Amino acid sequence: MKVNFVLRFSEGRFLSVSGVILAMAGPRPVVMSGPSGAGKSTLLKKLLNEFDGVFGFSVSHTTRNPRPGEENGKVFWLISDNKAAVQAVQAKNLICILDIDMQGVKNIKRTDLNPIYVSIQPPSMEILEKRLRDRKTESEESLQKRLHAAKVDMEISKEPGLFDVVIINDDLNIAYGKLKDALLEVRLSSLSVHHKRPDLLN
Ligand SMILES: Nc1ncnc2c1ncn2[C@@H]1O[C@H](COP(=O)(O)OP(=O)(O)OP(=O)(O)O)[C@@H](O)[C@H]1O
Repeated sequence: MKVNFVLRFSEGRFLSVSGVILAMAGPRPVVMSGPSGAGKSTLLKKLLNEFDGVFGFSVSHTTRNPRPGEENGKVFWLISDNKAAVQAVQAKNLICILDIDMQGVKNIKRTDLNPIYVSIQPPSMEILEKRLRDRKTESEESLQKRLHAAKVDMEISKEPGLFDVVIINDDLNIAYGKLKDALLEVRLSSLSVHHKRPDLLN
């Protein structure tokens, strides 16, 4: 599987990366993965809504076909700026969120990108199936394929150490709260690592 994404540095430079992933200074990127229908897009949309104007964000779906209104391989960014702490250190803090499948996770594990790995999981196969059916984006055939892939994905996800954070997306708001906690931790750790200003971390 091909991994395509664009790194945007705080000074506004862009670097397009395909296949080979380079080490990056700044906040650790966040990898979000989980079976189709687990709720990755829903959670990311909430993030964008809540942080409109503060966070831009984004995703790269590398294996599925684009749904209407989406571009294939589109990469969004979680861009955090305008926050007091960040302004205070006169830096834009930028977190890249990569929404990728299990194969992508395995590929990234072989690089030195050093992201935080977040797994979004459905509460059960039954609920996953219901959500995918209700979404009405799949034919019966692609639905069956996704459910099969989801089973495999959910098994692999149990591998110890594969993910740093596992979020069960049962109640959406609770899952969203957990995602924000994980992202906040990334921001705080990058501030402390890069700026050594513990007074800004409260
Ligand atoms: N916590 C939740 N409770 C109920 N329904 C949910 C919840 N989270 C997501 N959904 C619904 O489940 C469906 C699948 O969610 P979503 O499209 O976000 O999954 P996804 O992981 O992005 O899937 P894909 O990888 O196929 O893009 C959507 O219709 C969404 O509205």
